[in-house]
Amino acid sequence: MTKEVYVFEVQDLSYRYPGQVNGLKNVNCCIPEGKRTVIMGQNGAGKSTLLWTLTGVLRPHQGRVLFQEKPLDYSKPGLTYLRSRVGLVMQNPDTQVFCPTVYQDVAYGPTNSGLLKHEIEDRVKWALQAVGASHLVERPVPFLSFGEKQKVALAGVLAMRPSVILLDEPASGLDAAGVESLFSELDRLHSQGVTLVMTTHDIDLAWSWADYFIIMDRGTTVWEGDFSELSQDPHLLFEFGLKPPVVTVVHESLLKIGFIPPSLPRPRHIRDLISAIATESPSKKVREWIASRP
Ligand SMILES: Nc1ncnc2c1ncn2[C@@H]1O[C@H](COP(=O)(O)OP(=O)(O)OP(=O)(O)O)[C@@H](O)[C@H]1O
Repeated sequence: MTKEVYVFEVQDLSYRYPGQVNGLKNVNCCIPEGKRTVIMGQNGAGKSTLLWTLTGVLRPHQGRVLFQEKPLDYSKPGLTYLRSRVGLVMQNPDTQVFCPTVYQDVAYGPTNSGLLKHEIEDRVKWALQAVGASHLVERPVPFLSFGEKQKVALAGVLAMRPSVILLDEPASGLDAAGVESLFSELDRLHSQGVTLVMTTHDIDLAWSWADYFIIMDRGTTVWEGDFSELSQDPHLLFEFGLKPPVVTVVHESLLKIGFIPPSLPRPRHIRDLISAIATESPSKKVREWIASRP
């Protein structure tokens, strides 16, 4: 068995906002390299605060963060190095996209890294294409829609070619087509070895996408493990105020009434469940009915 490699290790980390509000309290967790990790939890659980401590934006009052096995270096060169490797796409693009035009905004990071003009142009072109936003290149930032700003924020992060991308609720302001194109781009990055970390409230989305799960509750981590572990007992999500994904609820109901055999693994998507019913249901009538549907 190969040993898991972690890009980040968070050790007994606590952070207090001004006014003694606990953002994080005794957090311990690991982010596996090359995987798709989701951080889940109710409002105010500390998900965004955790991402900010991973990128060194917030400095913990207690504990530490290891990046590639070394404690974070909060000096200017240390943070510059970290941010050339780790990109953060914030929940609200208005706090991230601030240059007058889209081109200037996406070029901001590469320009500050001292790249040559033609390299910057190539990066901007590539990054905007990757998020399906090439047509926005000359547009003034203040007139972009929320979803367009989100795409530009992601392009700005991609233009730095980071090996780790942290995304804070990336699907929250996007329409269905936007979500689909975002996730096909994330899957492409994942297949190239980029480590992806996303916060979300959307358990259905998380279930269909993630390899690794971190659950937070009231400022601390309460569970972490990979998909195979969580899929053995999705009901444990109730313990943390979350609900199991719809696909597992439907799957369990169909098992109970004998629509599908118990040997089938837990599906990640409704489409997996439907194709399992179409081929594996003990009832010929059910199989024929599914097969007759468009
Ligand atoms: N700038 C701030 N000043 C004071 N308290 C803050 C600040 N930002 C966050 N907090 C508090 O820290 C705690 C964790 O907040 P955080 O935004 O990390 O949670 P979250 O899990 O990302 O929530 P959500 O799902 O609603 O985005 C909350 O109690 C929040 O009120």
